[in-house]
Amino acid sequence: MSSISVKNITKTYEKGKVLALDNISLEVKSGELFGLIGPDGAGKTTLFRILTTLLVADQGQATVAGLDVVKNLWDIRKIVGYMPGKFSLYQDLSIEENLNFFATVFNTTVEENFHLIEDIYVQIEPFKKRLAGKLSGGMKQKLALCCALIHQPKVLFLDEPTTGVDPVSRKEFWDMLDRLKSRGITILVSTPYMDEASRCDRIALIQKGKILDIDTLKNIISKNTQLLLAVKGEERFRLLNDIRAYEDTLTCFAFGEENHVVLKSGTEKVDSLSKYLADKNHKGVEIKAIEPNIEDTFIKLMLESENPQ
Ligand SMILES: Nc1ncnc2c1ncn2[C@@H]1O[C@H](COP(=O)(O)OP(=O)(O)OP(=O)(O)O)[C@@H](O)[C@H]1O
Repeated sequence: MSSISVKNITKTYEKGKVLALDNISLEVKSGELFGLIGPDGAGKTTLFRILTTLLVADQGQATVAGLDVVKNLWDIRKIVGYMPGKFSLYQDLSIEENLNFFATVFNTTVEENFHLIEDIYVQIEPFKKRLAGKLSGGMKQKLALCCALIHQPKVLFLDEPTTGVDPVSRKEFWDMLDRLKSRGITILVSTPYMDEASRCDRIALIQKGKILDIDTLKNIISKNTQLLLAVKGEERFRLLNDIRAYEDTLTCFAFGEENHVVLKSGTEKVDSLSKYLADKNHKGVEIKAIEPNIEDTFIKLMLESENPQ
């Protein structure tokens, strides 16, 4: 059964001048941990606001737990938890006070639903008298999650919960989401970090208000049959620019120490690329065929969406 259903949603800002969501559709199944993955400005926050009834779409329909986001907004507000990317906490209230406030708003108490947040809350409890404004990024994120959970929501919306959080806290956060999922809560989470896709049951890749693909991470990558090369050399930036200028280059992007390169001719003309780089006096060049990752696949889908055949 679908817990979230989005059908042909379009949303513009500034009297239609800014197209934030362009006819998007997706379904999230009940109990699923679903990731909305895309860069800044892709439209993630706009979709969250529509689904949490804070914004109305120009066109299309959406339901959450079977309730229409426009007609049933008050019912939806009772059963969803929303952790916005920014400003969800009262900076001048303590941890304890923030939590009590959110519980009161939903007509419940911290004690009543403590079992849901216990394993998260114990990590911040030693600092419960500290003002939210004085907490580290990881602690703010844990408190915001507790506040979003305190009324026992059926569906949880988490907008970029790990942005600006250190790698250890990011991992801990995803472990917490796994535990919430095992309690049957449906979770829609957005992130600009492609590596977090592996923590989701399914993902939607989103860019400039358009969904590029929806599937499991494995399936999305396996559909990418592009022949990909990793090219390394001593002068990283000159190498990148020279490969981009090469006539047979379709795409070339830097990934750490390497450049990931797709040639128009596939991998047949690797020797020609090698000769071209030698002629340009590049030293220590290594070229090898590699399997694409999610970032390579995102770039491919993005370019295809921008230049439809
Ligand atoms: N209130 C607004 N007025 C005008 N344009 C807006 C408004 N809110 C968002 N936009 C624009 O709509 C597009 C989608 O923005 P949105 O915030 O939904 O994306 P996002 O993926 O959440 O990115 P970010 O992480 O930067 O918030 C962007 O081009 C953004 O500049």
